[in-house]
Amino acid sequence: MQQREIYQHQVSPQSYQTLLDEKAERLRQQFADYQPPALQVHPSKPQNFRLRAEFRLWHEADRCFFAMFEPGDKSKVYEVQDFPIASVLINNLMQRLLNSIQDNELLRRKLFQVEFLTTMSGDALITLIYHKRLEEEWQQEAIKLQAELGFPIVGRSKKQKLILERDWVNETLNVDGNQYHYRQIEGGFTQPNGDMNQQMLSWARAAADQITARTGDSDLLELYCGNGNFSVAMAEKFRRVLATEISKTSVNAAQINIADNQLDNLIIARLSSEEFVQALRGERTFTRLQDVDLTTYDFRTVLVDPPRAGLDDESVRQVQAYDNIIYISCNPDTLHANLAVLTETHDIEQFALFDQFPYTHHIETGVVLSRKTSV
Ligand SMILES: C[S@@+](CC[C@H](N)C(=O)[O-])C[C@H]1O[C@@H](n2cnc3c(N)ncnc32)[C@H](O)[C@@H]1O
Repeated sequence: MQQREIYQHQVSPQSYQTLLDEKAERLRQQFADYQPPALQVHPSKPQNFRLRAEFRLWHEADRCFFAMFEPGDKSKVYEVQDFPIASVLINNLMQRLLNSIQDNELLRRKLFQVEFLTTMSGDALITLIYHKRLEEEWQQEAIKLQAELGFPIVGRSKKQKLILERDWVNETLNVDGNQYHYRQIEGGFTQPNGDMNQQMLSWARAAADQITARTGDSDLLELYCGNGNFSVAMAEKFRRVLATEISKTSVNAAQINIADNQLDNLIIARLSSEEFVQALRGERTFTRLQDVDLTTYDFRTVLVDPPRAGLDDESVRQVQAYDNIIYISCNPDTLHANLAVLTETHDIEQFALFDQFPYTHHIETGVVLSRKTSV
């Protein structure tokens, strides 16, 4: 039988620091044309930082194992025995899951992908994805596996999603001595690096303090709010918060998060940013905003956390209408392009790197802008 090469992920504080220094330098150079203030670098933990992981399951003779491919070469398969960048809980569940399904024909046959979602507060969800229809016998075995592992399982196959207990996890984040509670639903966006997420939320809250010291009591507008990750942690800093998001799954989670955190000054509506911009300009009305009187809001600050594509032309012009902008970006190229417009009217006050994705080229950036006094 062919021996598979074992996947080795080199994680060490030294190699981590070298890569982070390179990233920070790359970011400084890319944005030098805007002459931003000194870059604040927020390092990640060098290992066990990822709360999500997904693996192919490879079947060979009478055994199966977690597998990864050589980037760009699907014919080269590595066996993954442990995954040091993932949370301790994911590593623990990987081993226990394999041991349990190895000799269980019903659970193992045609299982081709496994996804783990864990939280800082110790919850987990395991999704098993199959190339077969999931029948009653599978369900009986999966219920036993769920009891054995102590965490919920979701079974997926073409046009099938079987939730045995729940399809979400509970997260509690500790930020500035406060605890914020979040439901995170399978398939919805969540920040992958929990520790870095807490640092980002703390940074955004500190930015809000500086802004409100200038503006006094006013309201926050938020675009691309996901499950309310920022909205919940920012709510106490503003008189009222109005946030929007396109994904139904995330908005459903957000409504639960508003209730669980007992917030009465936060509203989250399901609208694309393009639609919301039309509503703000009075160009269109939406039944999803029928209980919201936009004219009563005093928005002086906007927070945006768009996908990799950044802000579209209309949204960037809308964002420019507010005195203070907190921009979280997962793509420096689109952030750089959007800043060409935003810096016509605003100055960059803060410039930060959050290392959400250690050992990769990906960079998460935070920028705070305020309106130029002369504009
Ligand atoms: C980088 S995530 C940020 C989510 C959230 N701020 C957080 O911290 O978890 C970007 C979010 O934008 C949403 N999104 C993508 N395109 C959108 C659009 N055109 N309008 C509104 N939301 C959109 C995605 O569903 C996703 O939840």
